[in-house]
This record gives sequence, C-alpha cells and structure tokens, in this order.
Amino acid sequence: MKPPRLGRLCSRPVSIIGPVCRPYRASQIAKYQQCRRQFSSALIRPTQDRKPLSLVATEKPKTKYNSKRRMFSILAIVSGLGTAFYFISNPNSRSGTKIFDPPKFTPFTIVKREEVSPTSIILTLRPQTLVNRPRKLVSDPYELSWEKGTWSVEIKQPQLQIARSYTPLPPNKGDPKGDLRLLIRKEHKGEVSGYLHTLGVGSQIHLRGPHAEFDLPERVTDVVFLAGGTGIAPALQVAYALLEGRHMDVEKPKMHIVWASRKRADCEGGVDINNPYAWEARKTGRIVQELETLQQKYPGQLSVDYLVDEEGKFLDQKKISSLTKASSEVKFGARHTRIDSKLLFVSGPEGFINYIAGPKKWEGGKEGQGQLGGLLGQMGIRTWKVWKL
Ligand SMILES: Cc1cc2nc3c(=O)[nH]c(=O)nc-3n(C[C@H](O)[C@H](O)[C@H](O)COP(=O)(O)OP(=O)(O)OC[C@H]3O[C@@H](n4cnc5c(N)ncnc54)[C@H](O)[C@@H]3O)c2cc1C
Repeated sequence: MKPPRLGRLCSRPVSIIGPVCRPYRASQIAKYQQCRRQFSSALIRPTQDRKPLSLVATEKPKTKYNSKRRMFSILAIVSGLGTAFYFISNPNSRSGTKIFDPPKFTPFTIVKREEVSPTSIILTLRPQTLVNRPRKLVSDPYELSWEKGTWSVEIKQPQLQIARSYTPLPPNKGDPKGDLRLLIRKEHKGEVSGYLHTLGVGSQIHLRGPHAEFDLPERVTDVVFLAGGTGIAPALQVAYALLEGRHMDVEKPKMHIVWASRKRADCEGGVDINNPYAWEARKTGRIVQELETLQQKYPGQLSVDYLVDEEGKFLDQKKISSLTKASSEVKFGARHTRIDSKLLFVSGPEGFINYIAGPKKWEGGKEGQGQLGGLLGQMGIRTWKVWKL
C-alpha cells in the first residue's frame, strides 16, 4: 500500500508510537529559568536596598524576610526538581542536547554517501547545527532511543511535501555524536527513496522524530528476527540495543537474525552457514560487515543466516521452527520463560510481512498488528511474542 501524504502523516499510525520527545518542554524550561532568575535577584535585593535605619528595624520585617527566604528556597527546589525531571524523562535531551523539535522538521546535512548495493545507499546525516563542530557533543543525543528498542525518523521530500519513515543504523565506534546513518533502498518509481538517491554530500534534508516503534521489555532471553530487505535496519537496532546499548545487569539474550534478500548483491559476502567456502569467493558488503563485527564481539549471542531468493533459498516453516525450538525453553523449561521474554520480529516490505505473519491492520486511522497469519499463523506459534515492524 502506498504510504499516506504528509498532511495525514501529522498524526502517525498507532503501531508507530507517538514521538518520544515532548514539544512543550522548551517553554517549561524557560519558565523554570525565569523562576530561578526571580529567585536570585530577590535574594540580592534585601542587602542592596538596606538603609542605615535597618539597624533599628523591628522583628516584623525580619519574619517577613525569613518567610520570603523559605518561599524562594521552595521555589528553587521545585525548579531544580522540574529541570531534573525534564532531563530524565525527555529522551531527546537526556544527554543535555536536543536535536529534534517535533512536530517541526529539523535540517540535517548529508556528510557521507556510500553505495552498498546496486539498489541501496547509506547516507550519513549530521544536524545542521553541528556541521561546523562535528565533535561538539560528548554524549549521544539519541541514547535513550537506542536503549529502548527500535525507532525511526521521517524524511521530507520538499517539492511534494510528503514524508517517509527510515530506520537509523546503530552508530559505529568513533562516529561523531549526533550523526545518523540511514540505509535507503531505491524503490521503483518511489517518490522519497528516489529523491534521496539523487542527493549528494553537502545536500540538506529535513528530518522529524524520533518515533519509537517497539519498546523492548526489560528481560529478553531469546530473539528471532526475520528480516526482508531493508528490514535488516531494525534487526541491527535490536541487536545493538540488547547487546551494546543497554547497561543493565542482566544476562544478554540469544539472538538469531535471518536476512532474506532478493539478490546476492544486497548481502554480498553473507555466508550461508552450511557453506563456509562461500567466504572466499565474495567481497563483503557494508551491512554484512557490521553484522559480522557484532557476531565476532558476541560469538555465543548472535548468529545470522542469509537467504537469497535468486539462489533459491527461501524462508519456510522448517527454518522458522528450527529457530524457535532452539530457544531458552530447552535450558529453563517452558514454565520458566515469560512470553514477552521471547521475541519474534518480522520486518520488511509489506509482501514479506504478509507472507510470514499476515497483514497489519488499519483500525480507526491507525495501523495495528492485525491477526497472526501467514506461515507463523499456520504454525500456531504460541510461546513467542510476535511483532510485525
Ligand atoms: C517504520 C518504518 C521504517 C522504515 N525504514 C526504512 C529503511 O530504513 N530503509 C528503507 O529503504 N525503507 C524504510 N521504510 C520504507 C520507507 O518508509 C518508504 O516506504 C520507502 O522508501 C518507499 O517510499 P517511496 O516514497 O520511495 O515510494 P512510494 O512513492 O511510496 O512508492 C512505494 C512503492 O509503490 C509503488 N507505487 C507508487 N505509486 C504507485 C501507484 N500510483 N500505483 C501503484 N504503485 C505505486 C512504487 O513503484 C514503489 O514501489 C520504512 C518504513 C517504515 C514504516
């Protein structure tokens, strides 16, 4: 289905949880700052206005002065707590920097453009405000989004005034904080993807977000991620969140990604685990390299399978069932594993999601999960929480 035009995109579908950041916070901060300013000037005033006669002042003004002081102290504490709450609760500014300002679009500049396959590019985008000072930020302004789960941003096509969602790839070590990398596949006659493919380094584009797509539960033991095409971007986000992004003191889950691509060129170098000799023949694509880096870092935790349509390798029930059976149930027993600790994601183009898990459903202008259908519906998967992205 063709995504809606920008006018309708203002209220996002429900499956896409509303913007994480809250637009009214800036005014709140201004209020708090105002409070703080009043407090300090008021404190100074009694001393500055003091006249010699104050030496013979009665008890009355002193009491007034004390109660004023108490009031200002309370105001200061309230304003301090308010500011602290703002920074803790606002994902955009937890590290003190606000990149996005929803519902407005924020200008970014393309600082790098890599062709990663005949149909896909990775664009590295830098907030306009950081273009001349790329190393200005010391902490990651998207930290909370990375920790929480999967998230996306919208990009605007300025001539047509339409926007489409894209999924940031996890940052590489040493990347300037604030940069975003997006994997963009050029769709045949696609309005926004086609436009993005025409842009070069130095071009300006406008982004809105961040939009939380799925909040990962605190305790996750197993993940099976079935990704079709660019559905690999949220798979990388989940791997990053669970293995790298979270600083929780819990055992890291086991994650298995199956990446289904139409052509080998989309996942160059991705090894069929049954054919280790394939390593020698092929150069390795950018996304495959990033998956391999994570695999090397977390050998027992992350495994990846590559299925290529043109090589006659497709996702089927047998494959899915081999993955879902080799889960922690074997280790802990079914009674000890919570349903939301085992997550089965299906992510990719509409046709892919429909085939594997049945269609998502539009209800009351919002996109919901719909019934479990497709291959997973036929298999009667019950002990996994299935989520269509
Ligand atoms: C949460 C989320 C995250 C996403 N993340 C990514 C990502 O990381 N990378 C990525 O590449 N994509 C991602 N997408 C998909 C992306 O948002 C766009 O849908 C995609 O880029 C196509 O948009 P487009 O404007 O180029 O194509 P559109 O113009 O919307 O066209 C889409 C398809 O419909 C066909 N079409 C267009 N008009 C017609 C018509 N009149 N009749 C029949 N067919 C028509 C086109 O040929 C094309 O194949 C994501 C989507 C969502 C919802």
